[in-house]
Amino acid sequence: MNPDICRERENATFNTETLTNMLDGSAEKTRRRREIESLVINDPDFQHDDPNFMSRSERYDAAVKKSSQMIMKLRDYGISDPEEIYFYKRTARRTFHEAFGLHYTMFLPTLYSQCTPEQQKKWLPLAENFKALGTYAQTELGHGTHIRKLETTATYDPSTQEFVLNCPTVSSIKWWPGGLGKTSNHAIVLAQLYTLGKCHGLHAFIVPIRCMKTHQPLPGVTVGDIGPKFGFEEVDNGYLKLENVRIPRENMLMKYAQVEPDGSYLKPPSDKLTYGTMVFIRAMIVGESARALSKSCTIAIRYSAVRHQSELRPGEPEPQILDYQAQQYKLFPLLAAAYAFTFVGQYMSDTYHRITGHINQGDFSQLPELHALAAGLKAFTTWTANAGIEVCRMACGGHGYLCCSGLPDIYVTFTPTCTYEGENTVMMLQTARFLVKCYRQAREGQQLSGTVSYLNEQQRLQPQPVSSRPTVVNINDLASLVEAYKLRAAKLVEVAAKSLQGELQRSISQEDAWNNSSIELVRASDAHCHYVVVELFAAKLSEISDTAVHSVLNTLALLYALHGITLNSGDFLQLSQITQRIKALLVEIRPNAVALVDSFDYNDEMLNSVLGRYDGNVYESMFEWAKRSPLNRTEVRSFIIFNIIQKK
Ligand SMILES: CCCCCCCC/C=C\CCCCCCCC(=O)SCCNC(=O)CCNC(=O)[C@H](O)C(C)(C)COP(=O)(O)OP(=O)(O)OC[C@H]1O[C@@H](n2cnc3c(N)ncnc32)[C@H](O)[C@@H]1OP(=O)(O)O
Ligand SMILES: Cc1cc2nc3c(=O)[nH]c(=O)nc-3n(C[C@H](O)[C@H](O)[C@H](O)COP(=O)(O)OP(=O)(O)OC[C@H]3O[C@@H](n4cnc5c(N)ncnc54)[C@H](O)[C@@H]3O)c2cc1C
Repeated sequence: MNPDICRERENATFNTETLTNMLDGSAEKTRRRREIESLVINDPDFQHDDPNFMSRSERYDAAVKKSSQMIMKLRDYGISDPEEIYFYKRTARRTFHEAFGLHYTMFLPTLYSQCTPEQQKKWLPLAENFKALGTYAQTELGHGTHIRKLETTATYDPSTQEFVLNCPTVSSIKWWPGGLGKTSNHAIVLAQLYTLGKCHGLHAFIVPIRCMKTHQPLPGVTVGDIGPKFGFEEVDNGYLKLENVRIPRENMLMKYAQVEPDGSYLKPPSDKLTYGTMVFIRAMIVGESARALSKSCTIAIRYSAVRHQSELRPGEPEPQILDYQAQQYKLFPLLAAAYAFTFVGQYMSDTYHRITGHINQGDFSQLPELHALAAGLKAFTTWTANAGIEVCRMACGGHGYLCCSGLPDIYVTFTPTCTYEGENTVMMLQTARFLVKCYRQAREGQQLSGTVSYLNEQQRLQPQPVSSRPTVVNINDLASLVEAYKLRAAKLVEVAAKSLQGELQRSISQEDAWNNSSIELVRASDAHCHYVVVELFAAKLSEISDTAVHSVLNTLALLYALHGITLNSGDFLQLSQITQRIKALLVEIRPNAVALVDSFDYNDEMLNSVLGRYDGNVYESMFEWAKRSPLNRTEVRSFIIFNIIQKK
């Protein structure tokens, strides 16, 4: 054992085991988690080669093998509790994703939440036994964010009681779904429902895409892998083109909306229930942010304790790099954020389960708040963690750039969380939509509850606007800092609402007013989420009885809150004039933006990007490029999949 790191542990002021137990929930939960982890760590079947030394195809094959081994072993061990399955899998996966990831995270959860009892009876045994291996096929080449504009259609044919699915254009080809390219034999396809000549918007359908015996694509189905990516190399994110694919009426997920045999349509209680699986994963991603950041901090801080570099005082031995104030300033606020996000992740998971419990009882009243919280906190925590992983990598100097540091893999695996399950800016704007609505309700005298209850105060304090209230902070008192964050959030929600109002007074449309206020709106959401995180961190402290642990977490909570203030000090001053000027400059630059990048004069070969092509033919060239992927040379990539399906 390195003596430096031993000394660090000896000098700690609190018992690490006590804090670990607190993070796990109890000493017993820690024991059980460790027991499950050791099942993987001591299993020779999981001692695979380093994926960094494998080709993409080998990585995919190894991931499929690992996924199928996990299924068998979990069965053998009799592990069925979802949390325990998760502990087992995250230990086996390490930093990477698993080949059947979408089956677990989106296909199964969608079946659980959107099937009727009869549909569950048919599909759950197939899916739970991996006879039906599934994915969630929503995004298309042309649209990921604006899902109302998805182009894939499902047209009901009453004469045969079937839906006919079609991807009528290049831009309507499903693009991105994990496990779609080679692994899945079923997909939950999100498509525009047409019945009796009328479009009823997006609905979910179970579509068989490959033969359950041969794994060959079914008639009318063109399916394949989209090619190498920034990371996620073990996952076969795929494309799917459907041409006159017929599925039985019963394959539409009908828990909420229904199509009768004669084609008549029954509306769901809320048309946003189709989006439920996305809300679930967004809520879960908050905890993933905490894990990616805490892993990165562990690597960077342990390494900083054993790495010696430069001279602090002439003639003395080189210090541990952790002794440099600059190094501490990089890493410790991230460490504080990793703790904060751990607590927020637990809160988000609890809140999701509590509110979906109410939804299952037919009470949809808290759905908007759940959506706003999940969307905002997903964006807030993934942005911070994403940037933080890079800070950790750079804090390790040159060695951080090696794959063996683990940090590049963490980064490339984590960074798409800022994009998938809802692009972060778009998610922040969804939260802003809720906040502005709440602000208006508070102004009308309605009493708000939950995380937005601070907006009630703005009503009580009228006529003095929130923005004119001074921010007086006792920087040593967490409660006072929570108040400062609350006030900042209230201020920025007010600024955003006033910007919208101002734009509307210039008699432009709601939509243009919204677009012209988006900078303020995103800031308002960011401030709201930041307040929620600080508030939850402070609330967690009140539950801790061990004084040494309380003390160290209190220090982290203060650092988190104060560091956040220094990063956003502008919000505590008045910078509105500068913001106005920046906006005017954006408008000025807009007409010249393309010409300005053309002026750099990169030819296509040098740029080497389908997205940055001179001719702008993005979709076609992406499709052409994907077809060249080695994984697409054969329809059935490996017999491993085939065997798994056969064995069930
Ligand atoms: C079992 C174990 C589990 C373990 C878990 C471990 C963790 C896992 C971690 C990692 C592995 C996962 C790997 C995943 C891989 C990635 C998968 C994918 O990426 S799948 C595709 C995702 N695609 C998107 O997210 C599209 C984003 N776009 C949208 O959601 C919509 O288009 C949106 C929200 C941007 C706009 O939707 P509009 O156009 O229908 O809605 P508007 O007109 O803006 O609003 C109408 C009303 O609907 C509400 N609304 C919108 N979305 C809602 C929602 N989801 N729920 C409730 N209300 C919603 C709004 O708040 C608004 O409400 P008002 O009118 O103001 O009252
Ligand atoms: C690794 C990975 C795995 C994925 N897995 C799946 C999967 O399993 N199933 C699936 O269906 N999809 C999947 N996706 C797709 C993913 O969900 C989408 O990429 C994501 O929803 C973002 O949509 P987009 O790509 O259309 O981005 P775009 O919306 O085109 O975003 C581009 C830019 O436009 C901006 N923008 C867009 N709309 C607005 C707006 N209204 N206001 C302001 N700015 C805006 C964004 O902020 C962003 O800066 C995956 C993606 C990745 C990267």
